[in-house]
Amino acid sequence: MDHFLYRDGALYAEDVPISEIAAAVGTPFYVYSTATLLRHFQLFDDALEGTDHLVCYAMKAASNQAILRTLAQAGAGMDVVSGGEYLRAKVAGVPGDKIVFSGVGKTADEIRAALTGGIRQFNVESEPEMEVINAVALELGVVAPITVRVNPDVDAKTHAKIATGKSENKFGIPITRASEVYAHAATLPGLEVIGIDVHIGSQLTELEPFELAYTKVAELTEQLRAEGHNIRRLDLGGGLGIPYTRANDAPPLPVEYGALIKKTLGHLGCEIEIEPGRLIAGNAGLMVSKVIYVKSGEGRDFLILDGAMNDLIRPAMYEAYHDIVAVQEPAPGVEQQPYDIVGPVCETGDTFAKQRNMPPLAPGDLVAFRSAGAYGAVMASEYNTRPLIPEVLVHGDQFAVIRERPSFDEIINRDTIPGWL
Ligand SMILES: Cc1ncc(COP(=O)(O)O)c(C=O)c1O
Ligand SMILES: N[C@@H](CCCC[NH3+])C(=O)O
Repeated sequence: MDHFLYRDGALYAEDVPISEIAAAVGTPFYVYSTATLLRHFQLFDDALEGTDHLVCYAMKAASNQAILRTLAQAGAGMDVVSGGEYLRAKVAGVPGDKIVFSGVGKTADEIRAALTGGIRQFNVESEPEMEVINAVALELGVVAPITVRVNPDVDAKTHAKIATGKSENKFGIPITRASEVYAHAATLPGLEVIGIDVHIGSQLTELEPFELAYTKVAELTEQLRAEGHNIRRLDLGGGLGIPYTRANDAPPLPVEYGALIKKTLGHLGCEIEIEPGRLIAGNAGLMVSKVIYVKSGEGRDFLILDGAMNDLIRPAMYEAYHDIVAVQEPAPGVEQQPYDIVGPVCETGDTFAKQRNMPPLAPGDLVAFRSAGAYGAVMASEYNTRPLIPEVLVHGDQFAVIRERPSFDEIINRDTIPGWL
């Protein structure tokens, strides 16, 4: 459930008409609902009720300061994957002891910044990384809490570009080598090994791959404990999928996912962390765009929008499907017609949808891309010198611009011209 509904023939974000935001900030833009963000965070928190747990929002999904602050104030921890994300989390008011640091390429500088500013744990992805964390911790005179991310060799049954838990993927250490790697970690005085981490991929629409992975983690926990390691925390990653189309079978709900976690791991008495990103932010955001032209092509009509692949890259990058709806609700019984929906960027890949049935639309009409809150604004670029589009946060009947559209001056003047020119 989200908070983008039609009311009196027009699409609203909570209690604010989308057309009012468009008039204030211009198009295209992203708009997020505070109520949906909080509801989705709460679903996960409730799903793990009765366990010692922390929901660490994977902020790579949508990392605007206002979104982070909204979730942090509700008690969320954060999963970060770069020094930049770590700083963002801190600035948004997340205490270091609620920040977990994932990623295969943490640099010594990033590790130093996190150890200095405070960190809940590093999710270590390789032995060379383990050595660097140890060295930096010793240099600073501290002990770094770590888990080791294991790769359980499980098929997440998702898009190949976002599956992470197969042995051929770059993530984690093979679970078959865990015993050896934990023994190595235990010899490093700058590290305190506190648990195990696993994350098998994103947009999972079935529970089975989670069950396979978590069952392996349960077995590993017992094995490592028998080998003398004090395993007391399990970070189970993110990855629970969202319904991108209302017509599809709905993916499992957080409550079902929580029940699976309790079933597979509850007996171990470990502290549980999860790192959901998409399910918290995805359906909490829309990208709103305006029709510039309707162009008749060879046997098809193109709807040319002012939003493009640089603003929302998922369709071009993963052939991802997003529902696209007219902001003005179509009159009942109005006949739909197929359009190819495209942006102005000079690439054929700048196509959001082909032969998508829509109500008849005309230049100036607004359309909204649903499920655009996660991996939308954060993956945008300025390709074709198109300024990053604004982000707006709605809260009840209020809305605020949480990122301004930069001016062309700002963008162009970031470049500098060498003295020889
Ligand atoms: C380590 C890690 N944790 C959490 C996530 C969040 O995943 P999702 O947005 O699918 O919940 C990702 C992205 O796949 C990830 O790589
Ligand atoms: N960017 C991807 C998800 C990546 C998940 C990264 N851990 C998407 O839009 O589906």
